[in-house]
Amino acid sequence: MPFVTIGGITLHHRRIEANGSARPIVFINSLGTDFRIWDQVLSILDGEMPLLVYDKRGHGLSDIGGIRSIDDHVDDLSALIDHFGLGKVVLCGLSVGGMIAQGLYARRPEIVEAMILCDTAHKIGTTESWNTRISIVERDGIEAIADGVMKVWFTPDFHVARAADLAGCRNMLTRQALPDYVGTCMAVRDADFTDSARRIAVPTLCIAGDQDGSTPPDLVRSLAGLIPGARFEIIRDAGHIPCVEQPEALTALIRNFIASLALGAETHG
Ligand SMILES: O=C(O)CC1=CCC(=O)O1
Repeated sequence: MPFVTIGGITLHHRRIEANGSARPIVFINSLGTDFRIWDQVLSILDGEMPLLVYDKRGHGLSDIGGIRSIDDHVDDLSALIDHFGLGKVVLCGLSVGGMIAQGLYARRPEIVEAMILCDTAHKIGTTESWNTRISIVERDGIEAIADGVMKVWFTPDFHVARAADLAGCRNMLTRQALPDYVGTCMAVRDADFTDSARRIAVPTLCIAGDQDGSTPPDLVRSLAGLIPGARFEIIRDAGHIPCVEQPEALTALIRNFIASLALGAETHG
């Protein structure tokens, strides 16, 4: 079964093996999603490099409880990477997943080969905006914000052309566990990676959907501006979750970035 219990916390995951020496890519979800958002990306990359996806705590089929900070999520991710003996990895984090990636890098830079920071930032939202969201979901449940969140996650075209996928993703959001949904909102509210972003010293690719209503392109561009040497790319016709809305375009960027790492290693010895 695709479950591991580490330090008393059971995490749901999926691993895809590959031949060769490519570094594993570890994918980290956004708030309110489980790892199925990466399904199409995984099926395109299947066999090219080792891949690991997991449900962060309080999401999907992983255990619920105890999340209050990005560090709590970093603890789980760090333990999972060690559990599987992955050594050095490429982190690919979406939204809060990108903050978890930045947090892991700040704590354990030696296990991070490179980072793909997708629709994320050094700081997302304001204390006020997160406190408002927390009050609403604590009072009325996640359902109360679901339509608004869908407008941020996906473009108007997606709402029309992919109504079934929209409905499924909405179900995914509303079925996450309230305590850790709230805990992860608190984690994002309290996180500020502005200083640590300036100290990132691994190749980093920052990506934004052109219609992302949560971490718009200018915000992601400003994250890229903080990270020495970081590249910045925009995906057209995408909201906050390009791995669902534009998986081919996202995967092409990931693949090119990974190829450039191999080239860099050859060039620089
Ligand atoms: O769900 C949202 O509103 C968008 C988002 C912010 C942080 C995250 O992970 O997703």
